[in-house]
Amino acid sequence: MTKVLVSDPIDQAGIDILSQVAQVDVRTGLSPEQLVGCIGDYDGLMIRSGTQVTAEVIEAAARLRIIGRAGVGVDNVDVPAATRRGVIVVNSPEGNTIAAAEHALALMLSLSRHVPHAHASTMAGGWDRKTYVGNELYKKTLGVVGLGKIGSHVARVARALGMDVAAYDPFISAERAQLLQVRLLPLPQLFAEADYVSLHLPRTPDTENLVNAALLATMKPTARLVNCARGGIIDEQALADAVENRVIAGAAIDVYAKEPLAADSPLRLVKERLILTPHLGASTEEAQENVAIDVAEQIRDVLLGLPARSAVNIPGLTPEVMELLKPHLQLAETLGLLLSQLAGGQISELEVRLQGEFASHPAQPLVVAALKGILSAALGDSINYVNASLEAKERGIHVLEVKDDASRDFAGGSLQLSSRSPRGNHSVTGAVFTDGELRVTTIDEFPVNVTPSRHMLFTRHRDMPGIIGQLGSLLGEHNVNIASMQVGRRIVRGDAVMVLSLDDPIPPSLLAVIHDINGIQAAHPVTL
Ligand SMILES: NC(=O)c1ccc[n+]([C@@H]2O[C@H](COP(=O)([O-])OP(=O)(O)OC[C@H]3O[C@@H](n4cnc5c(N)ncnc54)[C@H](O)[C@@H]3O)[C@@H](O)[C@H]2O)c1
Ligand SMILES: O=C(O)[C@H](O)COP(=O)(O)O
Repeated sequence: MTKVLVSDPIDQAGIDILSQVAQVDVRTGLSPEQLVGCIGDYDGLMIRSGTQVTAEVIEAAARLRIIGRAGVGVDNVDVPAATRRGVIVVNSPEGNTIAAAEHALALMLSLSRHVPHAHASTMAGGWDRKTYVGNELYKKTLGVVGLGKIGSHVARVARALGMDVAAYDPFISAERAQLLQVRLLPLPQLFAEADYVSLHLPRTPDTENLVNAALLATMKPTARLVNCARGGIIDEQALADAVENRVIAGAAIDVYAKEPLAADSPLRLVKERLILTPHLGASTEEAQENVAIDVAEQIRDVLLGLPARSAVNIPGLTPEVMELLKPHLQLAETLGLLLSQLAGGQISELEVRLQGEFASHPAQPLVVAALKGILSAALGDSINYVNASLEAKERGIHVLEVKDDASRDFAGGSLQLSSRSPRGNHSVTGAVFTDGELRVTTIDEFPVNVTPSRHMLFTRHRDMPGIIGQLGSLLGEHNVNIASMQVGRRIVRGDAVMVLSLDDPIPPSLLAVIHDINGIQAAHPVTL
């Protein structure tokens, strides 16, 4: 008997769909030990953000074929552990977009008119019409951080409310922003100018504590901040201090670094001008029905042997093609990730060139893998093989696919990705060697032969004596260990590229010093 465990509260519409193909056990509030104890009996697991699907749970899940997250964020699922065990993870990327956007807008309005505090005071017997004088949104500037699905809807509604909308999103094209009638601004300017800032970006290593005491101090004392995105993007102690000391006029928070919010959180001590909700962004009847149906249908389909439409960890390909293309897909994704960091975001055009033997492979999965690599810097875990093309289209990335089977550079052929962006054009080529190893073979048309590694540094420089020595010494002084170094040039004493594989990441302060070395034209740290 096929069995599905539902371990968080899910709309009945989802349970009904699952019941078409499986015995459904709804068991909410399981302890981690209880979950580990019972998961071995199940073929499918359906959750929201409450259940922590750790590597230990996945290890114990001998029969598990699919984990369905009735919502967007899969940060409570150990996706790499699931992938390693061949467990498909699916989510519902759009089912709660409107709910989350409307919650952010509700918080903005509640903050402006002191709704919760005025309500509490009236319920306590008061009639205070003086303390709770508010502000209008009309003609105020809203700064949206993260102009994706939710941020775009917030921007549209804010425009309809008569607000001036600016946004910071390094991965959104100018055309898309223009279409939404939104001005793109650098982050510091956005925080300094905005009357309201609303966060709609993912939590990634780059965005952790992005909103800290220093950034809060640059906001207007009349400004208000809303976070319906993810906890951990704001430094909670710094926010509590900023609201308490009137550095800003107020804040409304739905998501927290650690959930449930600790009883002794500094946020709970702020009694005025701060609104807290318990991660309610997706909690509307409509959104819960949408996500339950979306995810239950996918669990049902996978249990019936059909593909899932929003898989987070597998391409929508047959297992046979996947097996055959595995190293080629990995190459395309790695080159994409590398190219996005060389280009610095805002790619408007991508050419994917399959050369020699590569031209005999189906192009589409390689294009999708390249786009997944390019977009993963912006979208983190939410980008997958299923949604990469759509996300690229929505970001205004025009894709060109070229097959050049006459090219004879490597026995197995090669794959070249070239990008156009406002910051210039870049290209990278790579190949899969016979031992299955990936190699980067050109960067910006300069020949190299590099095995991709976690931390790398690429420079463009003049080929002249002393540069390599200076760079090596600088890295040594900053305790950054070099694993390998290569120089590629086309003509002696002309332009050249240098590729360094590093054991440690480059500190941002060091990058500025590297840029100052005489002869270095550009330096790009890359994390793969
Ligand atoms: N509170 C809730 O209940 C709730 C509900 C749904 C979604 N969410 C969260 O809301 C957030 C947005 O969701 P979405 O569906 O709009 O996602 P999305 O992927 O459509 O959009 C995210 C946007 O953030 C941008 N971005 C990435 N890194 C950035 C950075 N460093 N600075 C600025 N922008 C950056 C991306 O380019 C993208 O456009 C996610 O964190 C999601 O988990 C919360
Ligand atoms: O990622 C999401 O979809 C939201 O954060 C909602 O989470 P929830 O399903 O636990 O409400």
